Amino acid sequence: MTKPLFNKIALIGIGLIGGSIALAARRGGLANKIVAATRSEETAATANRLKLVDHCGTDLAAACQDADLVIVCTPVGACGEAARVIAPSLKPGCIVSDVGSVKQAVVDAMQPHLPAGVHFVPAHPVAGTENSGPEAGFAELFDGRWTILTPLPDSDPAAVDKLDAFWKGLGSLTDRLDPAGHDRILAITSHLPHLIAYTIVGTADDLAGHLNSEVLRFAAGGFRDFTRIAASDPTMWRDVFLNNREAVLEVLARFQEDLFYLQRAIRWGEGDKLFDLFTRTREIRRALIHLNQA
Ligand SMILES: NC(=O)C1=CN([C@@H]2O[C@H](COP(=O)(O)OP(=O)(O)OC[C@H]3O[C@@H](n4cnc5c(N)ncnc54)[C@H](O)[C@@H]3O)[C@@H](O)[C@H]2O)C=CC1
Ligand SMILES: O=C(O)C(=O)Cc1ccc(O)cc1
Repeated sequence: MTKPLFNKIALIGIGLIGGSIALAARRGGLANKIVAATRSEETAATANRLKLVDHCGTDLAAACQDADLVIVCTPVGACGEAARVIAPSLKPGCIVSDVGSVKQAVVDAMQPHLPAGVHFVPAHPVAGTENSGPEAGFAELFDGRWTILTPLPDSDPAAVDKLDAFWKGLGSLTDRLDPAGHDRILAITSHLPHLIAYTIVGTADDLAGHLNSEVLRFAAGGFRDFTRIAASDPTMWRDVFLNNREAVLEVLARFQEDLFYLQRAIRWGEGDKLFDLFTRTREIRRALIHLNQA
């Protein structure tokens, strides 16, 4: 038996991501002890009933005592306050990380609270589902999916490598980006698609009122796929948009221009413009699948 990477891991917040980390860490034998703490008694009781961790309570600071790795798994908007509350009980040398879908705002919110001697290494597993809460977690979530580490210029290289090894142990592929670069990329590949899904489903629902629900009754493939994304957690996604404002507004402006281009092509019957774009996007999808199979 190889020695686990960490003696004690503490997860702050135990929903889809925290629960999946707990289950995957146990599967990989990555820790001797895994505890969690969360805001509500109800969530803690569910996590305990499901035996996601050795113990889940509601005292965030107590959970972090003697922990070698602490991962904040709350919505992005709660990360700063969580860091403030746990700071006094962090052991010197401990690694503190998070899983937020936005990085720069989380760094700005957490870092000022963390004591010297603690190694802060933010990260983002680019894997998830539309489900949330402790019942949604599963051990295979990260298998073969990317986790992006966004170390800071002064992050301790050994701590970064150790967190990298941890995510590989959870089943992930890993890479590194700077936090602002991460936020620009995710704005287009993840945040904008969610915004579009929320919009389309809202618009269709408004129209359904006028059309006696025929719109939703005959919901075809494309629309159904959007409803899955649009079922994602409202608190989490509110926080994503409020905390990646600039990057999202920038890609949204660009997207609106491109939408107007298509609107114009449809109005004027410019089929070649539509055909050329659709041919290009089909190639992108095929290349992506090829890349993922390689
Ligand atoms: N859902 C997804 O597909 C993905 C989510 N993420 C990121 O992971 C983080 C967690 O997301 P999920 O696990 O999906 O959310 P979730 O809603 O399933 O779980 C969040 C957990 O945080 C707890 N919590 C909320 N506010 C808190 C507070 N103030 N103090 C302590 N605990 C608090 C909740 O009780 C719950 O246990 C978010 O930052 C999100 O951006 C990252 C990758 C994928
Ligand atoms: O469910 C889906 O399709 C997702 O896109 C999941 C997801 C949501 C947020 C992230 O930061 C990463 C992945």
